[in-house]
Amino acid sequence: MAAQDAAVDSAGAAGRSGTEPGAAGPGSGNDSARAGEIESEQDHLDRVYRRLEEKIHEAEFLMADAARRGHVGTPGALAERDAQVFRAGVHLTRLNNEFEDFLFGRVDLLAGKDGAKGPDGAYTSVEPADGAVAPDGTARIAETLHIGRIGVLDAEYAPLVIDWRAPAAAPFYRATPVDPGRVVRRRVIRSKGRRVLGVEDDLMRPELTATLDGRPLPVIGDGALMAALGQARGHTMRDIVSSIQAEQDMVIRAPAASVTEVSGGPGTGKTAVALHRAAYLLYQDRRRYAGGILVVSPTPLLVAYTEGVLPSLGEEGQVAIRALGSLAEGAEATAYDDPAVARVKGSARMPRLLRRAARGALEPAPADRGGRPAPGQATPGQPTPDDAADADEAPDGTGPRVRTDLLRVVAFGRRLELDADALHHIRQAVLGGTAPVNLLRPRARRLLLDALWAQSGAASRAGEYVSRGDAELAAELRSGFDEDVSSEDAFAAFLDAWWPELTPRAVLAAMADERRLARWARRILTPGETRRLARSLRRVGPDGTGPLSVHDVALLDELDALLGTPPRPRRQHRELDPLDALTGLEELMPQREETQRERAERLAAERTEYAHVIVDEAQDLTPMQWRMVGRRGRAATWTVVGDPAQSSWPDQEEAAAAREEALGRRPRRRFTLTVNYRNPAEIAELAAKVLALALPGAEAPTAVRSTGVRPRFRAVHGPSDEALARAVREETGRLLDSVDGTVGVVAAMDRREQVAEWVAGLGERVVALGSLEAKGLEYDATVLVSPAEIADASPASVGLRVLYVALTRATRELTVVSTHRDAPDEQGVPDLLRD
Ligand SMILES: Nc1ncnc2c1ncn2[C@@H]1O[C@H](COP(=O)(O)OP(=O)(O)OP(=O)(O)O)[C@@H](O)[C@H]1O
Repeated sequence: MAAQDAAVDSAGAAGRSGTEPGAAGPGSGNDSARAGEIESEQDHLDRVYRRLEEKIHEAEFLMADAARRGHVGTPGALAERDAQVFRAGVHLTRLNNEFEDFLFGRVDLLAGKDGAKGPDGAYTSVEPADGAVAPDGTARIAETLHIGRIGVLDAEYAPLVIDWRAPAAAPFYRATPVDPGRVVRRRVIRSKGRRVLGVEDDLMRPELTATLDGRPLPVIGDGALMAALGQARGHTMRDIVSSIQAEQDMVIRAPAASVTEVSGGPGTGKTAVALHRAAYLLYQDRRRYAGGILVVSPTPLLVAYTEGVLPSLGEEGQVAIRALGSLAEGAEATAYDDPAVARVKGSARMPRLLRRAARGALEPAPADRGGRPAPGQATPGQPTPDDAADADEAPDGTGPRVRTDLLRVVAFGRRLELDADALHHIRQAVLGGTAPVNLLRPRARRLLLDALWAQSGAASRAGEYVSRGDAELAAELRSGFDEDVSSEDAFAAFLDAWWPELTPRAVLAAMADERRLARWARRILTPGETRRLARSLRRVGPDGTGPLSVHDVALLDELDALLGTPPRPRRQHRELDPLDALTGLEELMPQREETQRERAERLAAERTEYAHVIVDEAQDLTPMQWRMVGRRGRAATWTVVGDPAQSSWPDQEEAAAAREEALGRRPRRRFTLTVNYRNPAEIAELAAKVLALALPGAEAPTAVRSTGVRPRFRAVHGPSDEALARAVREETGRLLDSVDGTVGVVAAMDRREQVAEWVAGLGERVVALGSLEAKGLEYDATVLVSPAEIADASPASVGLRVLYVALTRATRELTVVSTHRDAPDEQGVPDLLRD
């Protein structure tokens, strides 16, 4: 695939050989050349700032002018005022937001083949014009473009800065020494505020002697990618907008239609690419993506880690980043079930079971048969004093209870009854279809009335009216009967108890009753699975308000779909400004009590379906989670990124089938990322040993750099945790001294609290976490606590994949602390990590 070839060639700044001093001018060692280049970029940045200031003044003038017009009272003037304020407001916010550090790139180009101007006023052709390079290998730079977070035009509409997402910016990302197109030199500019701090160049055509304005083209630094990768890591991810590589750019700019699938090993930039793609799509077609972009992330830790990337690219509000445990309304789950329970809860067998449970939970729990509704069901209404015989006190004295095995009402002066048998048949008849259970309540009510009507004697009278040709009178008689029955409190109370409005949490709570669950799970789960599931669901408590696990959330969401929500009157969010109503601009205007950003975020939070769905770490979604995510993108286009080698779901086939179902028949476009930008070769090499065990034959990505620092091993002998604690703390301290950024201490899930205590007090740069939480994160250095323990915590093949994830988190240094379980050799290298 072309995308892959190009990327491998660009990775590792393959063109660096040409950047040696003398290749095309002064090299990285030349301080005065560097200072001269910084100065020339400073001149450009100054021009850009002057232009931005002019634009801000324009925007402020527009705002003030619009406010003045507000005093003119005609509706037309008011509408115009609103439109102006809106436009100026958007403009000002954008400018202010992106005022800092937004110019980051530059390309120096040969003359282009067709010489046509592109949408940004730049030459778009990627092929050099014939004759752009003289036979003696000399060439003249014909055009220089600056790239930034937003586009800025000068007063004559010539581009001072090109938006990184614009087609004209593509050569900045796509050029490689193997396929340079027109690009001779690519430069990354580092600036803070208004000051240019540095430049890093990559020479794409080292074979040329290129000149700019008659002088040799200088090449400064050791390459932008290496400079970016060498930086210390903080607690949040940085954008990679200034150093996106060619193979990544192909994914970011892939057409939005259908499904874009991206696979690649650890550290290949899948998460970074997915987030930049969201920004790119919004830039390309803001109207289309006004429907919102959802980014699904495996853990809240990864959400927190990546949350800043889109705002740094100038995009927020339109994009919702959600952890799997927070995808269903109101849920904020962070707890993990043990692997055996998680396997049941995530399984593709659950929808059948849940369907039975959603219907079965209508019946009261066995202990309450004939009595109060099951826990979590809607509170019954109050029966009339006449029905006192049918409404005794509930055993716990919480109020009168309503029988659900007998319906007794008085209508047209006659006592009518439906017994348990009749009620059972009615319920079965109502439940016959596939409609959501809560939406069937009106039908249940209708069938109850039909059955009572049939008993009432009035039915035969109505029949006579019909045969006499007076259908209207018959209909009146029937509606009179219905009103008579419905107005009885006893009937309403019965309906509430017999067909309560169920909540997903109430059904989960009902499933915690092992006997009921066993009935619903017959021929779906084994008795052992049923027992484990019921026991785990007890945590949600009888009223369903207890803590949820991450896997419970997909069950809740499925139940929500099975139960449905009856329509309710809409609540108003805020008082509408009468002017808003008049102009219809209330959807666009920044509100007084709610900023535009807050509003966009609120809308994103309320949204249940999205225009584009991005799934990060897709290899980890269980079948139930795929169903949950699928419901949010039924009409969406998708970007799905993942790495099968990092999957923590045991049944890959089952998950693949669920994924296919969620993505439907949409056409696919597949990409593979092949270069590891995170781990140095020394760490990647160690991780590759585990990959070979976890997924024999799988190819590890190529590490882009090497640090010369080999992983360190330390073995702790003896079973006591004390020595282990001491070793982990000491090694963490050592790494803190060695790196400037963060240190992650990764252990098996059930050790994470303990490990957090061991490293407590070492400072904010240290994070202790469980192996499953390490997904997608990275640290300058990591301490890995007992590889064998991490691997053994999950079923065989999954355990090795989880270990592979844990091993690939460090950008600089890795220390492995092993115990006797790891069977370390004399050098302390654990069995699992030996050749
Ligand atoms: N083109 C690039 N320029 C600079 N840094 C990059 C580039 N591509 C990736 N990186 C950095 O490499 C690291 C790994 O990226 P990212 O987390 O997106 O990889 P990933 O494929 O999602 O990894 P994993 O599968 O382990 O979650 C990040 O620090 C990211 O910023």
